[in-house]
Amino acid sequence: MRVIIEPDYQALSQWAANYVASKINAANPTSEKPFVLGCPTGSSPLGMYKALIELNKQGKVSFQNVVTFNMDEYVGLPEDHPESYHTFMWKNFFNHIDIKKENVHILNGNAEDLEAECANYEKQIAEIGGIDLFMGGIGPDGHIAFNEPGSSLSSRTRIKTLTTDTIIANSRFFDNDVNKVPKTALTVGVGTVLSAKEVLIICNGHNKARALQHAVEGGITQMWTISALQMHQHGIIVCDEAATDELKVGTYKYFKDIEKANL
Ligand SMILES: N[C@@H]1[C@@H](O)[C@H](O)[C@@H](COP(=O)(O)O)O[C@@H]1O
Repeated sequence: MRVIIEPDYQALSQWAANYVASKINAANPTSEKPFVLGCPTGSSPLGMYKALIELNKQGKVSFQNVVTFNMDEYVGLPEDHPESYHTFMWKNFFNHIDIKKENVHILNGNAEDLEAECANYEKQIAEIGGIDLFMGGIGPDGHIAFNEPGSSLSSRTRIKTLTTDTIIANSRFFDNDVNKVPKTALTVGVGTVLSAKEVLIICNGHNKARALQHAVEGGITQMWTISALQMHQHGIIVCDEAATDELKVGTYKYFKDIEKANL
């Protein structure tokens, strides 16, 4: 696992955007052989999305041959609800880049048969040849996508009941009213994320420090589902200084040294 420590949110967002753009460009995607990108929602990736939009505007990266699969979506929230992940993605990213609408995949939390929706999502990912780069954030409790503590580390796309912690954390988007937050979501599994060729996780701010400590220094456990990234051959966490507050000094220095050597 690489842990990239950047001074602040702006710097880590730019680092992540540059990395994603360089991967897309290196793959030289075509419509027959597109680049497949896994996308998260949340506040963590917002800076990266902004920087990617800028790179797209400058002609430094194109999304014309990029196919996306989003991580998750609430169940039962209308697609055009201001807090649906459909709305989030179009508003903060897709509307501002040259991606083709038909190349965007987001789970349908209003599907009549939710289980079939999840199975079909996995099928579509497999049919296109898997995800090249899965980007993600982390919840304060270490969850990835909506794989709450206690989720199977080999889970695939499915319906998930949200924990009280997550419902409270996300109530800030629903007038601070926990009753307005959907109680279930569709989410890719930990196994789905780990099947990607590469995984890039964004982790910023002091309130993610405990999650980062478990991700990097803790044992692999279903109670901190991000810790499963330790099993991936090409896992990267890009974080800011504030998120490293719970890491051991030795761990912090070691990852800094590795990246210095990579320069
Ligand atoms: N399902 C999303 C996760 O994918 C995201 O990583 C997490 C953290 O969000 P934020 O980046 O706003 O802290 O929130 C939600 O629970």
